[in-house]
This record gives sequence, structure tokens and C-alpha cells, in this order.
Amino acid sequence: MALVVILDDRVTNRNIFAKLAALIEPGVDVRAFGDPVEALGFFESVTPDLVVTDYKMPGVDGAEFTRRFRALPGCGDVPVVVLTVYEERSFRLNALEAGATDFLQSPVDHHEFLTRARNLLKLRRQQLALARRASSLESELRDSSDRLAQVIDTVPAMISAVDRDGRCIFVNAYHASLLGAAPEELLGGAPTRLFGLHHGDRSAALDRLVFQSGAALPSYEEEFITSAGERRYFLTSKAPLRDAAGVMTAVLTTALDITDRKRAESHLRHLAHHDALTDLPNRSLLHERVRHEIAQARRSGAKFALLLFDLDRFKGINDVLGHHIGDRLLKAVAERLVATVRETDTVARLGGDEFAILQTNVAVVGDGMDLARRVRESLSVPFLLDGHEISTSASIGVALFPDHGFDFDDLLKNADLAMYRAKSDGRDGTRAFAEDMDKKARAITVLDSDMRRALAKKELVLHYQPQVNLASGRIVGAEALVRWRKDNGDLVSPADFLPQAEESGLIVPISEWVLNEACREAASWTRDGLPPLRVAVNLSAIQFRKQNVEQVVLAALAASGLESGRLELELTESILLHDTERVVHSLRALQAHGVTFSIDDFGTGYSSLSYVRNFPVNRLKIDRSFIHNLREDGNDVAIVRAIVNLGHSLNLDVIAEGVETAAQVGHLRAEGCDEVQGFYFGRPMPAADFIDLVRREAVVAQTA
Ligand SMILES: Nc1nc2c(ncn2[C@@H]2O[C@@H]3COP(=O)(O)O[C@H]4[C@@H](O)[C@H](n5cnc6c(=O)[nH]c(N)nc65)O[C@@H]4COP(=O)(O)O[C@H]3[C@H]2O)c(=O)[nH]1
Repeated sequence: MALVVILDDRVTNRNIFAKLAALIEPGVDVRAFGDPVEALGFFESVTPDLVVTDYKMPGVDGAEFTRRFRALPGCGDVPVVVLTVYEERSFRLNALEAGATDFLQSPVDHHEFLTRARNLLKLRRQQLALARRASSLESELRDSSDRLAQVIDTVPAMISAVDRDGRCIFVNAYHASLLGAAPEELLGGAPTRLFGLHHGDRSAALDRLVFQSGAALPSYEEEFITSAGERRYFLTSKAPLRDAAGVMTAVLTTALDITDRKRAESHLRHLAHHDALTDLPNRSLLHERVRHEIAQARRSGAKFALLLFDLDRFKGINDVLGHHIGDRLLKAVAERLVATVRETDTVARLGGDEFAILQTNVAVVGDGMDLARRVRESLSVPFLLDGHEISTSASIGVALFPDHGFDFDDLLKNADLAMYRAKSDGRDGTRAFAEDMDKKARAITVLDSDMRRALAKKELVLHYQPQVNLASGRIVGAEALVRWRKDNGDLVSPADFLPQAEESGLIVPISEWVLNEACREAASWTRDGLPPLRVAVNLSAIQFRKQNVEQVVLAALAASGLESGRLELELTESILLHDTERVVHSLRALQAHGVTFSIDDFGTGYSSLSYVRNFPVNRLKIDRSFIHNLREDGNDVAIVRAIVNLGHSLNLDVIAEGVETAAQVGHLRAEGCDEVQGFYFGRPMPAADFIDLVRREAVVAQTA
């Protein structure tokens, strides 16, 4: 609601203008005063929207009133209309100078009065709205610049500006806080004060570059040591600052704090190069260090050694005591290794229980052997983990650069070969690489792939050696013996490839093939009219560890149709000594199906008697070494007699192998041996020859 004030010393005029003013707009509030001083007193507490004042008043005239009114707070912009009967310019000038807004000439035209008053009120309202908007804009601006200042001060970035003289003209609170100072203390200072001695000089040089080129610099990374001694990392950029006229006045330096990102990156890098369990360098870091060492050694002619080893019996410890103890053992081993080597050496965990040491500053291979000895000594002290006293040892292979290899892969491979040799020479030893290890390893690899091919290309064949009953003189069976017939027709003896097949595990598929082939051929003999001869097949200890022998044998019998009673499996001592319970279980199951067993090479092992009792055996096979010197050696005579007697007392048959002469036959017959096998009756021969032999024997028997 608008407040209009009328000021006139004459009552009549006052009343007329007051009435007129009430018509300006609906709801208008009109106050009329006769005394200017009284009106001014009123305005001290109330601000009107329009004042209409007479010029000529006693004491204070319209001009003076206007001047005093204008001086009152909030009244500077209120429209003041001065009424005058005088037309002289001097009155008007006086009033204008005092701050009057408009004039009305008396006698006043009512229509003009109302129109002017309405316009002035409208103007007043617009003025008030503008003032309110201006004040709200002002406060918004104040707020936003406060916010901007806060952002600039707290953003994790060092923000500063220097002028052409290299003096700091701005620095944010974050930057100052890293220097342990307040921003004001840094203003006017040189870049060395802002960035430290070294970085300050560089920053100043770069600032000069920006001033010269007028262009921003690409960002670069730099380190900064805070006043608290902490190393932090920044991504810094520099750009020109210009005034309103576009003139370059300063260089703005913005350095974003990227310390956390850098630390995360370096943590990731550490993870990628270290083993999570032991925190030792992993294979990839070892590789990098060896490469670096090779590069240095090439320049200086120095040597270094690579030691490789795993922990003997670790798998057993893990299986029996659990992974938790296994892990703790690996950590404890890692600690001992680190304590054993020099600081310049690298201990790495390559995976599982496999460790490697890069030993630098080595003169001769003996230095590597010395370190290996110290490592083994340190591991020989038992580890106490969760109340368990755990002993472990290591077989260590040593390879020397450049003597045993020129790159990481070669050195690692040769250290591995040396380790392998250390293991096969008995655990807990050390071996340095030697050339022949490589040759042997190569030969083994070649043999291995040749054997795989032989198996796939069906180059294996079986030969059969007759087994003769001494009482009847008749062939009662045959031992199946494997041969490898090579492409070129050469026949390779099992002694030349089976030991390697045992090592590589190829013995498992080979044995399975032999079993199936022997059953298949023996089954076909009866269909060809031969008597139901027994066929003896050798088993390997590895088969019992890697496959279910019971299933494999039953499957071979089922596939061939051979009666189970005709199959005899030859067992060696090594089969019977390991995992006894499981083996006994399989043998008993097969025996229940009618399969028979003989113990091969009997008399050469340890506790023959105990396994004869424990296993479901049908026959003892006297080792050929006892037969060889039968006539001359009194000991062998006694052994053969003892074996025959032992067998018979346990209701077992006894067969002698390696029988080459008639005298040996005579002797064995005299000792009561049941069966014989050997060159005297026939060498191992192809199946067709064996069938012929049995047929000829039948003819001889018929005609005799
Ligand atoms: N000096 C001499 N030797 C005789 C005489 N009679 C037979 N021999 C040889 O003695 C070995 C008998 O087989 P073994 O003791 O089971 O010994 C076998 C057996 O342990 C293993 N073997 C052969 N074939 C297989 C097979 O299929 N599987 C497995 N696991 N081992 C096999 O290879 C060994 C050697 O086999 P072979 O070279 O065939 O050698 C055969 C045979 O040729 C003789 O009167 N005098």
C-alpha cells in the first residue's frame, strides 16, 4: 500500500490535495502535514512513497524541506513534487538542486496531478523493485565469491600466481598449509619461497617461459616435500593470467595433488611384482633383476649365480598339517632366506614351494655352492609352527652367468636341470649345472615325444616267452614282454625305454595297452585251437598310484573275453611296498574275480616273507640272478632251495626265470621247482611264433 504525504501550511490547500491524493489509487494512505518540521519528524520513522509539498511555507521552504528530507535514511529516492505559484526559474532551480523530482504549477489541474502522482508512484515502485533485485544480486554475488574463495582454498591443489617480477600475488590456503604458513605471509615472496629451492628456480624459469610465449604449458608431474617432511606428488600446469584489456599480468600455477593416485599406482605395481604370501619378489621381478644384472655384467665382465630350489617334503607337510601351516612355513622359509643372503641379492618365490636366489658379485661357481650350503644350513634348523616342529630341506640347483646361460630362461632352465640332478642324487643336496645334464635332458625329451608317437602309431608289440611245467614238460603259459618296433624296423628293448616312461608317467598308458593287447591275443589263442594257456603281464608301481588298477584289469578282461583265471599279474617289490592297504584291496578284489598273481624277481628285495603272507599271491618267481650261477655258487643253491621250500610251505607254486641250460633245468627239477622260463625253452618271440611253438609241442606230445 502506497503512502502519500501532503505538506502545505494552508489548511484549504492541504485538504484539497489530500482529497485529490486519495484518488490516486485504491487503498492509498494519505497523510497531510501543515508544518515541515513536524513532517520531517514523521519521516524519521516512516518512509513515504510520494511527497507533495508547497514551495512557499513559513520558516522552512519547499527547497529546504526537500534537502532535509533527502538527507533522511531511505528517503534519497522517494519522489518529491513541489507545488509553486511562481514561474521563475530560480525557484525551480533551488528546488531541483535540493533534490525535487517534479513541479506542479498552481492552480493545479486535478487530472494532471493525478496522472503525475500515479506515474511517480509507478516509478517509485520500479525503483524499489530494482533496489531489492540489486541487493539480492549483491548478496548472491557475495555468497558465490565467498564460495569460490573457499573452493580455491580447500581444493587439494596448490594454486598460486606470480607477476612479471616473479613475486607471488596470490596463493591459496592449501598451498600455504603445506608450507606451514598463512597465505598472507607468502604474498610478495619469490617462487623459491613457494616451491622450495630446487623446484622454485625451475618454477621461476617456467613462469618466464609463459611470459615470453604467452601460452600455457602442458602439465607435468613433480614431487614436493612439505614443511612436515612428507613427500607429495603433483600434476602441475602453468597458464597466463590477463587483465580486462587482455594484457598478460601474471602466471597462474595450478598443481593438483595426485599423491593418493601415485600411491595406489605404486601399490598396484608392488602387487604385480611381489608374491602376496611372502612379499618376496615374484618371477616377473626376478626376471627384470636378472635382465638388469646381465646388462651390468656385460659391461663390467662380472658374474652372478642363479640358485633354484623347492622344499623337500613340502607337499606332505601341506597335506598332513593343512594349508594354514604350509603357508606359515613358506613365510618362515622366506624370512630365513632373506636373512641368509646379502642385501644386493634377490630372493624370489616363483610359486608353490619353489624359490630362487639371484646372487650378485660372484667370481666362481663355488660362491654359488657356498650360498647354497648356507641356505641349506639355515633351513636345517627345525621350524616351530603352532606347536609343530617341522623339518624341511632343499635340493638346490646352481647356474652361473655367463658360464651356464646367457639369458634368464636359459639360466633358469639350467638351474632347474641342476636341481633335478640334486634331487635324483638323493634329497637335500646341491648341484651346479654341467653340460651333460642338458644333453641328457634333451635326450629324455626326445625319447619322451618318440614314445608318445610310438603309442599313437601302434609301434609297440608284444613278445611272448614260454613258461614250462617241469613235471609235464608242457608249455603252460607265457610272459608278455613289450618291445618297440621303430619305423626303420629296429626292435628296442624295454630296458631302454621303460625307465624313462616310468619317470614321465607314460608307463600308465603303455601298461594299459600291454594289458589289453595280451588279453586280446591270449583270448584268440583258444579260438585258434590252442589249450587254455596262462598269460603273465607285468604291472608298474606307478599304475597303482595313478589309476584304478582293478577297473583297468576288469575292463581288459571284459573287452577281450579272456577267462580271468588265465591272467596272471606279475608284481614287483616296489608295488607291494607303497600304499600297501590300497594295493592289497585292489589285489583281493581281482583275486575274487579269479585273476592270479606272482611276485617277480623274488629273493632280491628286503622282506620277502612278510609280503608273501600279506598279499594274495599264487606264485613266486625266482630272480634270474640266482639261476645264473646255480651250479657253482653254494649260496644261490641254498637260496633257490629256500625259496622253493618257502613257496611250497605256503601252498604257492614256484617258477624260475632266466633258465638257459639243461643243467639248470636238472637242478631246478631236483629242488622241486614247479615251472621254468628262459632262453633254454625259448626267447621272447612274436605271438605267431609262440602259437607255432605250442602247436609243434602238441604234435610232438601226440606222436611221442
Ligand atoms: N639273460 C637272460 N634273460 C632272460 C632269459 N629269459 C628271459 N630273459 C629276459 O628276462 C626278462 C624277464 O622279464 P622281467 O624280469 O619281467 O623284466 C622285464 C620287465 O621288468 C620289464 N618289462 C618288459 N615288458 C614289460 C611290460 O609290458 N610292462 C612292464 N611293466 N614291464 C615290462 O622289462 C624287463 C626286461 O624285459 P626284457 O628285456 O624283455 O627281458 C626279459 C627277458 O627277455 C634268459 O634265459 N637269460
